[in-house]
Amino acid sequence: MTTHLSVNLNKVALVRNTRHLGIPSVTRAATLCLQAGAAGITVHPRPDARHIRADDVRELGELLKAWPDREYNIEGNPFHNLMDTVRDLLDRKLPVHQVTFVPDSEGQFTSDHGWNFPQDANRLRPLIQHAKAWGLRVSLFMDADPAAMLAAKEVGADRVELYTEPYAAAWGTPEQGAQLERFAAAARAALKVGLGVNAGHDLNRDNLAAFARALPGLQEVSIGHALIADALELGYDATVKAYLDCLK
Ligand SMILES: CC(=O)[C@@H](O)[C@H](O)COP(=O)(O)O
Ligand SMILES: NCC(=O)COP(=O)(O)O
Repeated sequence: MTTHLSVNLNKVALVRNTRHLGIPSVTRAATLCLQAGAAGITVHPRPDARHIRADDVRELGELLKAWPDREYNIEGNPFHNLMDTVRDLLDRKLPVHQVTFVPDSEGQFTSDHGWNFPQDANRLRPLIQHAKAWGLRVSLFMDADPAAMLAAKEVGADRVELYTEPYAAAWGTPEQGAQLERFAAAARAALKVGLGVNAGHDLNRDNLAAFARALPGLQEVSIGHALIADALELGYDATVKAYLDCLK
């Protein structure tokens, strides 16, 4: 099966926000990534708007109207700004396909853990139902713990996004094989209970191919930081194509 590549554009916005000139353009970056074959665009607008801003979310929604075969994935904490952000897009009849709920605190440096069950179950359930009633696929950002997958399914999620930083950090160390097996076991557990499997965080051109080969049923990877860093050196077209080659 093909694993879809969704390009996270947070870091393009981060550079853009250091001047008032509108460059580099987030929508231009999205266009180049889609033209190069990316299956979708991901953004993770944070409450402090340090990178992706409300205008970016809307402008990318406008852009994706012209790409009906590609997906828009919006990540964030549903107890902060995520639900309002998504509601605004839907009110404007702009496309959103997937929301990924991430348990970050406000102002968090970057995402570094998944949801906790059973602690988070009761407060998550109504928000998951809400997003599904809007017609959206709901993915939960989760640590690679096979035992937690059933709880993610029972709370109503469609997919999990496995938090891959521990795998990325182990890349090239003696722990690499054990981490890969841990993620494969989590993916198997997710598939067994009927969840789809996404993954992301610190995936890059070195660690992606082995990950995609080892994980059964991996539907989507969302990649931002390393891909945008590569694009600074190689350009968007060559970079997106290099990541797609890792997924072949
Ligand atoms: C959930 C996840 O892993 C990504 O969305 C990542 O957190 C990107 O966020 P930053 O670009 O703000 O680090
Ligand atoms: N969900 C992960 C994501 O969108 C990008 O994470 P990263 O590649 O910026 O670490």
